[in-house]
Amino acid sequence: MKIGCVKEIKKHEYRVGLTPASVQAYVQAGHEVYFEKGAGVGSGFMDDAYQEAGAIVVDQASTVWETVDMMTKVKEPLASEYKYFREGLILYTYLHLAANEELTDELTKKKVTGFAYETLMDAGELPLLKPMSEVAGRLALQEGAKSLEVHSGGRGVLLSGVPGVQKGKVVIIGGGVVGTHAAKVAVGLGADVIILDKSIRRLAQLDDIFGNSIQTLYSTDHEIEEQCKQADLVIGAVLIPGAAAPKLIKKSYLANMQPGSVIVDVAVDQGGCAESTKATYHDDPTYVVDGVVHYCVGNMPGAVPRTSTIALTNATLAYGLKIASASMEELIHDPVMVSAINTYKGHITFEGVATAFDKPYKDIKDLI
Ligand SMILES: NC(=O)C1=CN([C@@H]2O[C@H](COP(=O)(O)OP(=O)(O)OC[C@H]3O[C@@H](n4cnc5c(N)ncnc54)[C@H](O)[C@@H]3O)[C@@H](O)[C@H]2O)C=CC1
Ligand SMILES: CC(=O)C(=O)O
Repeated sequence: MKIGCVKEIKKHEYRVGLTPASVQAYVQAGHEVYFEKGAGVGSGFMDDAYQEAGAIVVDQASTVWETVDMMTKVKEPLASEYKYFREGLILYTYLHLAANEELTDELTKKKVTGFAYETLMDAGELPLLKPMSEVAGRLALQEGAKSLEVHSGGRGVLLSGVPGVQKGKVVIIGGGVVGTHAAKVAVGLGADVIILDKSIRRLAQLDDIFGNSIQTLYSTDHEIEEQCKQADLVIGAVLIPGAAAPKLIKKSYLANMQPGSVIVDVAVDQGGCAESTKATYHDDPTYVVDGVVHYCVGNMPGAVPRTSTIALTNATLAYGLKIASASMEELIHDPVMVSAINTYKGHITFEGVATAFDKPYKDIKDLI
């Protein structure tokens, strides 16, 4: 199969879908890899390393798009890339369709087979979301702490406190991968940390992991509102896989939050878990609503592309090789691979996406 990889064109996105090591693995498995010149530079991987690994390095993204059977990326294609969509093209990337009706329509209209990293479920985990959630969770603390500084519009609180002065209070809504990694850094900094989750099982696991260094709370509207009132930093880290994020932080809560407190809504890629969330970019990541600073960057790991590209491609390679080497009929009989297929033959084949837009859902097994 012809596999492609192009430079990411989302603002300030420096990750890349393939490293030289992953190119080598595809080539060894008998595939041809077409790689856009310079696409790896932002992550510290030069063209000659891709060439040595066996890639065919070409000047234009359009050549890659037009040549390949399967495109491996990091972020969702942008509008200027829709012209390359065609029937049967396999797209293997983050898609976050439940937050993007336009892209969903383009993929179905052009009959693209859309494999979404973020919905691939294996042994009860989301292995292609996990590495970037680990990065984003840790970054959420870093960015939140920065946003709390007074010149960023924050209330001027140092999360660790100093002797004789109260520590900052970090409230994490959603105790999955992002929440856990945010908590690790917050605890390390010495902040007061509260994690809310609606899964009692998960709360018990967090209690086992962190012991007395955090407080776990069951997530209800009432508890979220109360905790937001006292927080210096709120981190939105909830997920219902493949579906639009629930709006847990109501706009009405903001007026009762401390002026200059900060919300880092990591769940922005699924539409965000605050009603006041709108997506931002690394070059201008924050805005203020009712005195509360909002940080809502949809590609946070893009800020640390070297770490992120390696972590992401470590996870995507094995499943990518499977997609490239198996027939669609074989993939459709593999429940792990089916969990990633969001669009196929002009239909939405992931229920959470269909529900988000009140559009018809088709069980992929009916499309064989
Ligand atoms: N902005 C960015 O750059 C990035 C965003 N993300 C996003 O971060 C979000 C979280 O991802 P993960 O931690 O990997 O997901 P996860 O599935 O590991 O954790 C989500 C947690 O949210 C909990 N949850 C669901 N509904 C809840 C509610 N009503 N109240 C409290 N908790 C609730 C679940 O029980 C689960 O523990 C996702 O939307 C993901 O796409 C991930 C990486 C990068
Ligand atoms: C998860 C995701 O969308 C990202 O890493 O950018």
